[in-house]
Amino acid sequence: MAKIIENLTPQQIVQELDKYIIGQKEAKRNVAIALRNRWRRMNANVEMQSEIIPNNILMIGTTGVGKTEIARRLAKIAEAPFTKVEASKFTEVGYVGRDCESMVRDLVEQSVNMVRAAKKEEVKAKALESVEDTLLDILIPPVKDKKEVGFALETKKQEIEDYTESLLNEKTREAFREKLRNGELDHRKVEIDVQGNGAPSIGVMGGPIDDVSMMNIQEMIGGMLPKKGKKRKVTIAEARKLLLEEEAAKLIDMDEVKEEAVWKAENLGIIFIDEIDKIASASGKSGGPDVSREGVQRDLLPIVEGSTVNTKHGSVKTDHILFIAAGAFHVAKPSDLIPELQGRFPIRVELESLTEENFYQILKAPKNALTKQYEAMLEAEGVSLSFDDEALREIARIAFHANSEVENIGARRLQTVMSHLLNEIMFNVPDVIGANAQIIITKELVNERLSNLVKNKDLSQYIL
Ligand SMILES: Nc1ncnc2c1ncn2[C@@H]1O[C@H](COP(=O)(O)OP(=O)(O)OP(=O)(O)O)[C@@H](O)[C@H]1O
Repeated sequence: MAKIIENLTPQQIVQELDKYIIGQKEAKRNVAIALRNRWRRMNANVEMQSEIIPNNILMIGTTGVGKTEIARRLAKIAEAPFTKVEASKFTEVGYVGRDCESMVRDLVEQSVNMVRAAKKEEVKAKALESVEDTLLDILIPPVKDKKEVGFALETKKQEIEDYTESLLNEKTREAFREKLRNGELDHRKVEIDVQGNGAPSIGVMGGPIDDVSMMNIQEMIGGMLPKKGKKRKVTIAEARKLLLEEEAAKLIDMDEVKEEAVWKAENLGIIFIDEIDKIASASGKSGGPDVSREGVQRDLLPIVEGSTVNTKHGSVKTDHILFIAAGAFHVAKPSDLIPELQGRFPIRVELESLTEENFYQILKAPKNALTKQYEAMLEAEGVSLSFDDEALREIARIAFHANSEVENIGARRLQTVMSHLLNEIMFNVPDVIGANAQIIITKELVNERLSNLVKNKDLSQYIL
C-alpha cells in the first residue's frame, strides 16, 4: 500500500514532478515536503502520530500556471486518492447547494474506485478464466454425461460413439478456446445473462435530502431486491467485458475494499480546494454576500481542522487529509480569510506567471506535452508529425502575445493555439493525408495559419 511514498524523498518527488511541470520550483518543493511529512508521521512514534498535523498548503497564482496540475500529479505519485472542488460551489449549511462535507464523500468515493480497481487487477486472471469457460459453454456446450442423465449404455457400439463424441467435443472446445483467446471470435454475437441490480432510482420531490441518506436508502433497497437477470445479445468482445465485471465483483470482498478505501482516504487523501479566494471577504466590506462567504469558511473549518464525516462507506476522520487550497487572490487577500482558516493553511506558495520561455518548454518537454499528444494521435493513423524548434518558439510567442492582448489564461492558451494550428490537418487525416505521410510543422506554417489572428484582436478573442 502506497509503496511509492516510502521510497521517494522530497528531492525525488520534485524530480518526478519535473517530468510534467515546468518551473514552479517553490510550489513543487513545498508539496514534496508535505508528502514526505505524511510518511514521516506514519513512521513516527505512535504517541506523536496523532499529534502531527498535515502541512496544508495555500497556492497563490493566476489561472493556468500549474496549481491543479501539481496537486494532481502529486496524488498520482503517491497513489493517493484525490479530489478537486471549487470553493465557490459551496453554500452555508441549510442553503441549497453543495455542503462542504461532500468533498470528503467525493474523496472516499474516489478512494473506493481506486482500491476496487486495484483489487480487480488482482483477481483479473482468475475472473478471466471463468469468463472464458462461460463463453465457451455458450459457443460449444459440453456434451452431457449420458450416465448421469439416466441413459443406460446398452451396447459397446453406443459406448464407443459416446466416447468419440465427447472426445470431439473436447477437441472443438479447445480449438475454440484458442480462438477466443486470440480474439478471432470477438465480433461474433452471443446471448448472455447479465445480472442487473434491482434498485430503482429514487427521485426526490421537494425538500433537500442529503447525499448520504439518499445513497444509503438506494443501497439498502438495492440489497433487498432480488438480482434481476437480463438476456442480452452482444459481441463476444462486449460479453467478455460485461462478464468480467460480474465475475470480478463476485471475487472481490467489498467490505474489505471499503475498509481499505477509508483508511487510504484518511491517511493519504488529498483534497484540492480551488478558488478559495472567492469565499474570502475583500477587506473593508461587510454584509450581503460576504456574510455567506464567511459562513462557508466556517463550515469548511471543522473539516480542515479534523472532524468525522459520515459517508456511505463508513465514517471518515479528516485529521490527516492533506488540503491544498488555491486561488488567484486578485481582489481578496489570504489575510481576508477568517483567522482560524488562515492558521490551517500555514504554507503559502506563490506560483510564478509563466514566461514565453516557459511556454516553449511546456510545449515540448513534459512527458505529456501537447506536441507529444498530437504526435501520438497521428501516429495511430500511421502519419508522422513533427515540429521544428523554430515553430515551437513561434507558437510560444503567439500564445504569450494572445495572453497579454486578450486575457491571461496561462498555459491553457497553448491548447487553443495548437488546436487552431492543427485543426485542418486533424480533419484531413486520413481522407486527404493518408498513412505514411510525414508532416513537419515549420515556423512559416505557424505564421501562415495564425498570423492573421494575432494581428486581429477581435478575431483572436474568439478563436485563440
Ligand atoms: N507550469 C506548467 N508546466 C506544464 N504544464 C502546465 C503548467 N502550468 C499549466 N500547465 C498546463 O495548463 C493546463 C492548466 O493548468 P492547471 O489546471 O494546473 O491550472 P491552474 O493553475 O490550476 O488554474 P485554475 O486555478 O484556473 O484551475 C494544464 O493542462 C497543465 O498541464
